[in-house]
Amino acid sequence: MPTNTWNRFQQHLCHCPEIGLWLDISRMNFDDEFLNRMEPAMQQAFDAMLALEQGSIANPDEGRMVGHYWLRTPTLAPTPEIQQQIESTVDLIESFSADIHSGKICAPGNKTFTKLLIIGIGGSALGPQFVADALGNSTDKMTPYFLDNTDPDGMDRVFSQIGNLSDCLVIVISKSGSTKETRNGMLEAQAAWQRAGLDFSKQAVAITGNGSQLDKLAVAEGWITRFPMWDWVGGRTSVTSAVGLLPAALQGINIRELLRGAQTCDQITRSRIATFNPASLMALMWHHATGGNGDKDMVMLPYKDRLLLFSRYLQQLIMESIGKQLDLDGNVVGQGLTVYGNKGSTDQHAYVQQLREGVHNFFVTFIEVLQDRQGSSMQVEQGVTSGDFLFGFLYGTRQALSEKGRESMTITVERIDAATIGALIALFERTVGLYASLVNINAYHQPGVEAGKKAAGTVIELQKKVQAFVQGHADLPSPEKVAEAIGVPEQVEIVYAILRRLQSH
Ligand SMILES: O=P(O)(O)OC[C@H]1O[C@H](O)[C@H](O)[C@@H](O)[C@@H]1O
Repeated sequence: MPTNTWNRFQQHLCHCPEIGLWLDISRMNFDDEFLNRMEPAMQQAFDAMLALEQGSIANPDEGRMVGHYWLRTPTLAPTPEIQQQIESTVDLIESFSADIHSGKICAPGNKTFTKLLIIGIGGSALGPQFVADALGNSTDKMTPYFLDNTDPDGMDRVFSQIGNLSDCLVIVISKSGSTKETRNGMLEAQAAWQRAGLDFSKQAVAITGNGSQLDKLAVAEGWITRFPMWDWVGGRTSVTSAVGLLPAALQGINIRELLRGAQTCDQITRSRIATFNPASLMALMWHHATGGNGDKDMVMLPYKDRLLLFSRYLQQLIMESIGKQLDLDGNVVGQGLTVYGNKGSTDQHAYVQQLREGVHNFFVTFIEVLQDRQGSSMQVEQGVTSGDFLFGFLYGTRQALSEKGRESMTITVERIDAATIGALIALFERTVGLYASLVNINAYHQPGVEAGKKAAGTVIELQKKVQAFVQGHADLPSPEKVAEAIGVPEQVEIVYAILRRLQSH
């Protein structure tokens, strides 16, 4: 670590007053020439980003444009139709939310909807969950609940938390409209509504691609309405589309402010001067810290409870985007950037011991929020508040880590509000895009996810065969015999697992 940290801090502090954000990279130990060395690659990354924003096929494998930046600046969209679709959808979200809040669109028995059940997974849940938790308050217009898994007990728990379903609006979110976990959550919800003597379709809304299975179902069953999910918006970058905006608007969050924060951050991060652009600086730091091949993990440490879910959201945004076997030229590269973390100071009492003294395989991104709370604080010690301690723990940990040669960046924001959350989302989206260019990969497809889905389908098919076979047998044959009998001797291990599960029911 250079001894003159103040000079280095001043030299490398990037301040963006338009979004109330500072990025300090001084405690990343890159050498004086690093930024110059990377400049040609960075300029190429800016070129690729410009082409993407102009509507190039930036996701070549899937032959798709990548349009999440248009969602915040519709005038950038490559066609007037797309611009119009984006603008009219935001208008529709606002008018629909107003009608729900005023009771114009109401629940059975003229009840006003006060609860919101969001059913989705991956990019169709993580963004809405993050925004809901970061910006939610006890005064919200509607209380959000989420089904984001096919875990039966998990769903029962959510249904019991919701209690009376009659004033609960349901939003089923799936870009493809065919994701099994989401389908199962919807079927379980429909069954719960039926048990309660309620008509699910009168309380349900879909956000999905035009003509998807979910879209067709919503039309056939006469759901309240549908909102679009476009082919050119990826799931993990969909939080500023209807996917994130509809739940947020219904909850009572100011979505125009969220979009404004994202848009302003987009403007700033379009700068081709890397040192003025926090997204390019972060991408460069990811490259420096990991050798451009994921050698180190990124630990996210926001010192703010409201940002607890940010690392979960970023796990998908970053790891599904960067974690790729092949680069754009088809070379096997095995790229990735592992992300984990929860919040400080809580994590200091969990794994920070290892960060300081154990295996040195990470760098940290701290997030500091200047505003402690709405209103004033009591003193927990003479002249000192709880927020002062939160600040002290952040800077203390940062110092303790850098004394041991552990690198960190610090993002400081003025406060947590809708515009700041929009800006943070946009900042990391842009960083991912620029970094993907630096390491020459397609950030916008996810070929690896399909393998797990296909394998799960095979297991379900096998279970059906095992069930059919054992029904005809009073005494349960051995797994080997069952596997043999149904013609899959090589699958005996999974047959054993299926039998064990069936016996436990
Ligand atoms: O929105 P859906 O089509 O239901 O997809 C939900 C999720 O499914 C898969 O896991 C993809 O890898 C994710 O990127 C996506 O967000």
